[in-house]
Amino acid sequence: MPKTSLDKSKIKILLLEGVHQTAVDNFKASGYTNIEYHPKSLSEADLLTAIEDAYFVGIRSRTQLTEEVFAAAKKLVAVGCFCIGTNQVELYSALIRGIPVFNAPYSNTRSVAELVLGEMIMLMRGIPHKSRECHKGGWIKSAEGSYEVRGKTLGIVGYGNIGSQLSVLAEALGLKVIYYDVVTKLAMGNAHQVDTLDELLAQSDVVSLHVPELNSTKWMIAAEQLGKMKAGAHLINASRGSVVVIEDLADVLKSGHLAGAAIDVFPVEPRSNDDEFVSPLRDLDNVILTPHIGGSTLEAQENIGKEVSEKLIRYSDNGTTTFAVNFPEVALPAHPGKHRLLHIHENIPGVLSEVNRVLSENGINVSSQYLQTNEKVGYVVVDVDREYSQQALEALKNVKGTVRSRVLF
Ligand SMILES: NC(=O)C1=CN([C@@H]2O[C@H](COP(=O)(O)OP(=O)(O)OC[C@H]3O[C@@H](n4cnc5c(N)ncnc54)[C@H](O)[C@@H]3O)[C@@H](O)[C@H]2O)C=CC1
Ligand SMILES: O=C(O)CCC(=O)C(=O)O
Repeated sequence: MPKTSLDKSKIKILLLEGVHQTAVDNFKASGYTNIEYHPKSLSEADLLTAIEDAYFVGIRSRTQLTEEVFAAAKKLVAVGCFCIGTNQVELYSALIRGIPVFNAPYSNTRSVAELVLGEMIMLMRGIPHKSRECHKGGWIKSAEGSYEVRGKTLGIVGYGNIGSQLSVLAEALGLKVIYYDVVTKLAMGNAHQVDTLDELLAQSDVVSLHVPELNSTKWMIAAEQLGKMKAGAHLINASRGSVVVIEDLADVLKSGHLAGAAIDVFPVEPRSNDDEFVSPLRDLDNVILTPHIGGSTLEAQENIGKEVSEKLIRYSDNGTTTFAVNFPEVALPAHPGKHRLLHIHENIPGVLSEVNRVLSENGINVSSQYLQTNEKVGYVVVDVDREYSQQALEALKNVKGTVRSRVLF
């Protein structure tokens, strides 16, 4: 089992929001036994305390890792987002402290696509309203306002991993698919990319949103865009709550311009299952409301647990940063018979030559070296003979621009 500079049993792993047991099992199997597990998110104050002595933290979408949290997390080595979105993490605050952030970009995509597909059918048949009436003892046996999805147009905004899977599934049901994306994307099947969001809004019977939370996607669907949708169309949002102005959506649903909506994500979401969900969409009959569970299937959570814990363990044991979302990516081989120095530094001119000068002046023989940089940070990895590693580590810590460094035995 690979050794880190610190005894693995002392490396605290903080896991929040009930990440799947597969993550716990993986850490334990790799020798990381100091695991603090919380089935829910923590309050801000509790988070600040719990993260103080944590080396790794695993979160889902609720926990906000802000500048203040990073400032308190003096020992933090890496972050694992057990989900796709990383908008809940101040990625820059992590980067400048030399903390890579990992996520699971694929594992729950199918779950989201399946949910959206089901919702689309439910909305086109007016099921939310009919079901509610049945629960109250009513009986609306009527075809009025009910349609097959076959032959209708689905407009997908954001044709990435989720949007493109949804496209394939929807075509199998006989829908015509169009999509809008800021990047030119290869169409799946017979789908067709349109040039503007307005074009998509004007043509679609159902619009489904699958963009990440970015400055450019914030409130991108407001009264103006909703007004451009076809009368009687439906809106589905399982992306992020910041993409849709929820009050504007409530207005167009009340006015009858849109026939229905299915919303999984909200501008403000309850911190825990015990808190009240407040939304202007509550009590609207033609709306399916779900508590941010697009990716919450047992299959997805199990896979995410494995995927993200493996990325964290690999970084801890071997230094590999492949697929980090904010950090220079370095894929490293095993280092049998050598000790490995990891040096994270500000990306300023001359650091690499200074690293090599220091190693050379200390008589340290380098057997291999790897480097990647991004606009802010450089990550250099040096494999050296065992007897020199502590001496080399001390020397490297003094190099100007050093953010942090560690050694793997
Ligand atoms: N409801 C839930 O439980 C879940 C929600 N999500 C959300 O779904 C989002 C999308 O996931 P993926 O498809 O995996 O992401 P992705 O990164 O594969 O795809 C996003 C697509 O959006 C496009 N895009 C970016 N800005 C755009 C803009 N202004 N207009 C149009 N297109 C734009 C990108 O070019 C890309 O093709 C995630 O970022 C996450 O926030 C993801 C998983 C579960
Ligand atoms: O399951 C979660 O906690 C969040 C899912 C999500 O929104 C994501 O993967 O980005």
